[in-house]
Amino acid sequence: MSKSRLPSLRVALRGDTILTRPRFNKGTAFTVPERKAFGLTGRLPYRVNSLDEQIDRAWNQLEARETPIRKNTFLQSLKDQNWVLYYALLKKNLRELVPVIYTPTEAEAIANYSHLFRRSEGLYLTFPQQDSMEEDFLEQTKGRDIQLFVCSDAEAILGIGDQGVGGIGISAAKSVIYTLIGGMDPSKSLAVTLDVGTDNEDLLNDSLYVGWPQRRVRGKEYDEFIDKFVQLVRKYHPHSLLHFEDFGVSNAQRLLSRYREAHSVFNDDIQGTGAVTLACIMSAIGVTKSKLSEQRFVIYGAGSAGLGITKQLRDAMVTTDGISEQEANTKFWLLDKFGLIREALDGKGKVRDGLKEFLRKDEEWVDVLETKNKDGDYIGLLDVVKKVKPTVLIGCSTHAGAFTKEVVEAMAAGCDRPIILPLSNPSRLVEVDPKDANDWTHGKALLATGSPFPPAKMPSGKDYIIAECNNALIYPGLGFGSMLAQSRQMSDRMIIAGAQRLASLSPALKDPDDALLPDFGEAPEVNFEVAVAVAEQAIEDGIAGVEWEKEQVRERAKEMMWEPVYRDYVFDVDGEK
Ligand SMILES: NC(=O)C1=CN([C@@H]2O[C@H](COP(=O)(O)OP(=O)(O)OC[C@H]3O[C@@H](n4cnc5c(N)ncnc54)[C@H](O)[C@@H]3O)[C@@H](O)[C@H]2O)C=CC1
Ligand SMILES: CC(=O)C(=O)O
Ligand SMILES: [Mg+2]
Repeated sequence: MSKSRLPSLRVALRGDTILTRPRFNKGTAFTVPERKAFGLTGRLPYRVNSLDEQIDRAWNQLEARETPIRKNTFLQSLKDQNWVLYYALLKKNLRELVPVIYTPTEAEAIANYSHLFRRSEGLYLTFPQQDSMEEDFLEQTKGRDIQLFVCSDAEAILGIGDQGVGGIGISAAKSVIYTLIGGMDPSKSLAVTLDVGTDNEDLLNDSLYVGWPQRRVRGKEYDEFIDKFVQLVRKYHPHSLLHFEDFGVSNAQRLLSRYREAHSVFNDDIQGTGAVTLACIMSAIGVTKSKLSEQRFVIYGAGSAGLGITKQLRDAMVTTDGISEQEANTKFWLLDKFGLIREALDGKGKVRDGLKEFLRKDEEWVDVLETKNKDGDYIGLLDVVKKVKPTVLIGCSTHAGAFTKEVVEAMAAGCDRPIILPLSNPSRLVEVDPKDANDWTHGKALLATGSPFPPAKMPSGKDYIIAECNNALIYPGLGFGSMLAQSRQMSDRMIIAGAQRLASLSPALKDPDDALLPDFGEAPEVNFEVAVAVAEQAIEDGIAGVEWEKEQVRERAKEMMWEPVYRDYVFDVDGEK
C-alpha cells in the first residue's frame, strides 16, 4: 500500500525549533542540504542516518528497557521527539509494540499518570477553567485542519475505573492507533481530556496528582460543560469525527444519543466494541455453521460495552436473518452486578434505561428461584448458563475470573462448540484465561479476548491462536472511512458494513481451527478494507459529503493515508509550522 515518493514539504521552522517539533524533526536523518537550509549543521553530529538505521537504534534502546511500563515511557518520549521515527518503529514491530502503547500496558501508565508525568500532550479542558474554554480550544486548533477529536472524561478507563486527568492517556493512545492502523495523519487529530474531577480516592489523596483535585461534577453542570466542548467542535470543525472513549456508563449512551444526529459522533466502547464483537461472532458461527438468530447469548456485564454488543448483535440479526426486533431481543440474557436482568429488578434502581428492552420474564425463573432460600433472589451466571445453555458467552464486566471452571464446563455441556469471549481489559481482568477455557472444554471452545494472550494448545498439540477481539481492530477503519467520505453521521449501516468486511477477512473462514479474527499484525491492511466498506456505504446511503463516486473510494483512501516516511524539506518563511 506504500505510496510513491511524496512531494517536498515547505517548512518555516529552523534551528532548535524544528528539532523540538516532533511533527517535523528528523534528528540525524536531516540531509546535508537540509542541515544547511535549516541552520542544523552545528546542531547535529556529522553522520546522516537513514530512517532504517534510526529504527534499529531506537529498537536497541527500547529492548534495553526491561519492563513493559519502562518501554511505554520510552516510546512516549520518542513520540515527543520525532513522529515519523515513532510510527515507523511501531509499524515495523506492530504485534510486539501495540500491547506496550495500548492495552494492557497503557492501563498501568494511566493509573500512574501523575507520577510518570514528563510532558503535556493534547488538550486539557478543566471544569473550573471553562470560562476560557473557547480560547484554550482555539490556542491549539486555530488554523489547523483537525479531522478527528478523541475525547475522554476518564470515568471508566478500560476496566480500571475513574482515572481523572490521566484519561488523556487513553485519548492519546486511541489517536495513535488511528494513525498506526487507520492511516490518519497525526497532525489532523487531537487528544482531549475533559477533566471534571475524579471520585478516585487514591488520586484525591495524592499530593502529586496533576488534575483538578475535586469530586466529579455531575448533572446539569456536567452536561453543560460537555456541551460547551461539543459545540466548539461543531462550530470550528463541522466535518470532523468526534470520538468518545471510556465515559462512565451513566453518560456514554446518553451523550451518544444526544449528539449523533447533529454531528459525526462515535462512541468506541459502545459502537466499536459492538462492531468488532459482531465480526468475531460472525466468524465463529461460520465455524459452527449456524445463524445469528439461532444463538443464545449470555452477556456478563451490561455496561457500555455489554449493551453496545447486545444492540449491535440484535440489529444485525434483524437485518441478516429477517426476524423482528422483539423476537431478536429474546435471544439475550444480560447479567450485571445484581445478577440476571429481569422484571423483578426493574423499578428498584437496578436496571438502567437502555436495558429495559432486554428484561427477562420472572416466570421463566420460578424453578431456579425455588431452589434458593427465601431472601435469595440473585440469579447468577452459573444459574443462567445451566438453564439457558448459551451458545455464546461474552464478558465485559471487569470481574476477573468470573467464568469459572464450573461455568465453562456447564456451558460446554450445553453445546458442541461454545463461543466464549472474555473481553475485559487489561489482561489481569479477563473473565477467564483463554488457556483454561480451552483446557476445560478439551479444545472445543471458540475463543477471543480483549487483550492479547498467547496461543492455547489443542488436544492435537496444535496451537490455537486466541484472536484479539478489541475495538482497536475496527474503529480506525470505521473512523477513517467516515472521514474519507466526510459523512455527516456515523450511521448503523456504516458500522455493520465495516463489521461484515472485517468478518470476511477472518482466518477461521478458511480453517475452522484458526483464529476468529485477523491478527493485529495485519490490522493496517484489514482496517483499510473496513474503511473502504464504510465509505462506500456512506456514499450509497447519500450521507457522504464528497462529490466523487463509490468506485473511487479505494483510490482516494490510498491518497489520504499518512505513512511514517521522511519527506524532503524546503525552507520557506511562508511554509508550515
Ligand atoms: N475488548 C474490547 O474491545 C473492549 C473491552 N472493554 C472492557 O469491558 C469492560 C467493561 O467496560 P465498559 O463497558 O466500558 O465499562 P462499564 O463500567 O460501562 O460496564 C461494566 C459493567 O459491568 C458491571 N459489573 C461490574 N462488576 C460486575 C460483576 N461482578 N458481575 C456482573 N457485572 C458486573 C458494571 O455494573 C457495569 O454495568 C472493561 O474491562 C473494558 O476494558 C470495553 C470496551 C471495549
Ligand atoms: C478497548 C477499550 O476500549 C476498553 O477496554 O475500554
Ligand atoms: Mg474503551
